[in-house]
Amino acid sequence: MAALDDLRIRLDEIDGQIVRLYEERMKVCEEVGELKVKSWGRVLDRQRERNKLNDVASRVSNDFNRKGIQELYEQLMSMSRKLQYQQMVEAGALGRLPFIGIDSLEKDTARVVYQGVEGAYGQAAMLKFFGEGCNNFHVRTFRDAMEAIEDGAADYAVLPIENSSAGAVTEVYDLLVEFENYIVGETILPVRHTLAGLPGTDLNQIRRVYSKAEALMQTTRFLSDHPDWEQISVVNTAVAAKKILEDKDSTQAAVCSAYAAQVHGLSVLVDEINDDSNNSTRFIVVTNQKVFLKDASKISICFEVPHQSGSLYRLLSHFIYNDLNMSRIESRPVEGKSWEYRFFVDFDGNMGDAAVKNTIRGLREEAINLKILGNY
Ligand SMILES: O=C(O)C(=O)C[C@]1(C(=O)O)C=C[C@@H](O)C=C1
Repeated sequence: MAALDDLRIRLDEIDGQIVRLYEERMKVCEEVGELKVKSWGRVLDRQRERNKLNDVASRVSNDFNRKGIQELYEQLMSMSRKLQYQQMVEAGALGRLPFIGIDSLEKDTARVVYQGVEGAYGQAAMLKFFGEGCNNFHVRTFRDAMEAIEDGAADYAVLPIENSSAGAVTEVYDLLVEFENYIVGETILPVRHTLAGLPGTDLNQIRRVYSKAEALMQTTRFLSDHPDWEQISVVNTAVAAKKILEDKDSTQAAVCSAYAAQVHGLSVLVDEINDDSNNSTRFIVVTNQKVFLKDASKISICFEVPHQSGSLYRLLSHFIYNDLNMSRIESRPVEGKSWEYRFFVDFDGNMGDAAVKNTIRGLREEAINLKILGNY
């Protein structure tokens, strides 16, 4: 048997040939790219790639190598596509993304909508982002807020998208797909839940607790010490507080913020009852125009993937290749298609960056229903 050193010398020789051939292959792909730029054609040719995979698979001697050569060629062709997307972008074949860069949001004159009633965390987030004196109104549901934006009744909506302990606010993700509204800002609000009731209420009297489902989830540890309390979910924590005041029933309490308790004339019975003391919620600011701040640094997109092995992996490789940092990925079922998913991805970047244009160009060709949700 040959010694290890000898085998490695042979491998080095083979690799030298592979590297040389790889560069030769990429040169030819670059020429193909030039033709595609001239004809403003598509980079991805699925049929050609399928034929190529079949062809190389038919040339090897066993099943193990068949899988291997196909994986290798998938990678090779993905590299040539990435080179060609770059050529397209450099030649201006992508141009600007359909968003207009602006210097700042007109916060002073804006009319803003939030979901819930006075005292809602959404109101606190809105005041944090737009300032105490901002012109605002509230609606009952997230959908109402999206509609108010789409109809032009409000310029901006402030909506929760993610909580640090309960995770995604899935309804808002789905609404971002359904409505032609775009994210232009975000703000993170620390969430401190309290147990609030009518003034003078004793904890022993309580039989029912009202709150938003997520808030009940975020206070599980405290509530599990009171297993006899019935937990009832309502649309918003401030709605829960309002209900306690209106019902005038001291067997009831609400999980809400100290602010909501104060707004609705309740007493804080137990302060800071959230399981995680760093609990915070990220709110997004949405508008009906395709605009982005020129100094924006985060992009949110969503897309569906073909229902095939490796398709998400291949799409995400665009971020790696273009050296973009992905900060979040979330999936939601695609309506009407059982077990198929839409992925929501956040990544660092600005729409003016070549790396971002490159990535979007690749994803637009290779993913299904790509939507840019905003740059903020
Ligand atoms: O044949 C082409 O059109 C190429 O650009 C070459 C190539 C490849 O690498 O083989 C790359 C991308 C296409 O999707 C198909 C094949």
